[in-house]
Amino acid sequence: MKIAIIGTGNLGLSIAHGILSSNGATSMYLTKRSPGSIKELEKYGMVTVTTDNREAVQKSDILIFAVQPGQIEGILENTRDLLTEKHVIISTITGFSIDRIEKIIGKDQHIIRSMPNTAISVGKSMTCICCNEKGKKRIDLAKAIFNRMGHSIEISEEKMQAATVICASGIAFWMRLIRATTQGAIQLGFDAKEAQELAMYTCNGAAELLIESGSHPEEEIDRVTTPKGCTIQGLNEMEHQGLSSSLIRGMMASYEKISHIGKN
Ligand SMILES: NC(=O)C1=CN([C@@H]2O[C@H](COP(=O)(O)OP(=O)(O)OC[C@H]3O[C@@H](n4cnc5c(N)ncnc54)[C@H](OP(=O)(O)O)[C@@H]3O)[C@@H](O)[C@H]2O)C=CC1
Ligand SMILES: O=C(O)[C@@H]1CCC=N1
Repeated sequence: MKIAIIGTGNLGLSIAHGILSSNGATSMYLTKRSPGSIKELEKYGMVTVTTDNREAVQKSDILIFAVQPGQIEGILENTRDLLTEKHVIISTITGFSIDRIEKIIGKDQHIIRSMPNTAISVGKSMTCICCNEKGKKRIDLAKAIFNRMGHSIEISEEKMQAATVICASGIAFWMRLIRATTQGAIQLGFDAKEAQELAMYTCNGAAELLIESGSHPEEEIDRVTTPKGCTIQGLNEMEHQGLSSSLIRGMMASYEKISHIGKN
C-alpha cells in the first residue's frame, strides 16, 4: 500500500507512527511546509519527507489529508489535476464536509471522511468513517487501514461532528481525568510516577472490562460499591460536585464550538 499523509502535524505524525508500527504501508510520503522536524523518519527506507504535495499525490494511492480546516481547500485545488481512479482520498479535517470536498475535486473520486484520534500512534484509535457515493467501493479498504491501528466504525456523515467531540477531543478529556486521578493519588501518598501508573492502568482496566465483558458501566459499578463502603461514598461525593454533569456539559460546549468550525 502506497500512502501519503498530506500535513504531518500532530495528527498526521500520529498516523505515520501508527502505520509504521503496524507495517501498514510499502511506501509512505509525509508532507509538511517545514519538514525538518520529521526528516529523521526517512531512516525507515520506505518513508519520504517532502514539502511537495504534488509528488506525494503522484507517487501514492491512499492520500490522508491531515491539515488544518483553513488549509485543505488550497491543497486540493493544487493537486486535483493529478487525481486518478487509483486514488482514495481520506480526509481527517474537522468540519469539512464531503460535499465541500466534492465541490473542489468532483464527485467521481473515492472520498472517505474519517475521524481518528492521536491514540492511532499506538494502534488504539477509535476512528469513525463515512464516504461519498463512489467511496462505497473503497470503504472496506479504509476500514482495514484504520482497523490495523485500532477500532473503526462506519457512521452517517451527520454524526461526524459529534464523533469528533467524543473520540478526537475525547482523548484530551480522558487525559485530564487521568491527570486529576493522578493528582488525587499523589495527595493520598504516592509519588508522581507511581500515581500516574495507578491512574493509567486503572483507566485502561475499566475500558477493557467493558470491551471484553460487554457489560453496562453501572453493572460493573455495582460490583465495586460495597454497601456503606468507601467507593459509594466517593462516587456520590463526585456526583454531588457534578462529575457526570460537567462531562456532559463540556461535551455539549465542544459540540457547540465544532458546529461553528464546520460553518466557517
Ligand atoms: N490533533 C488531533 O488530535 C486531531 C485533529 N484532527 C484534524 O486533523 C487536522 C490536523 O490537525 P493537527 O494535526 O492537530 O494540526 P497541525 O497544525 O498540528 O498539523 C497540520 C500540518 O499540516 C501542515 N501543512 C499546512 N499546510 C500545508 C501544505 N500546504 N502542505 C503540506 N503540509 C501542510 C503543517 O505543516 P507545518 O507544521 O510545517 O506548518 C502541519 O504539520 C485538522 O483538520 C484537525 O481538525 C482530527 C482529529 C484529531
Ligand atoms: O480541537 C480541535 O478542534 C481538533 C478537532 C478534534 C481534535 N482536535
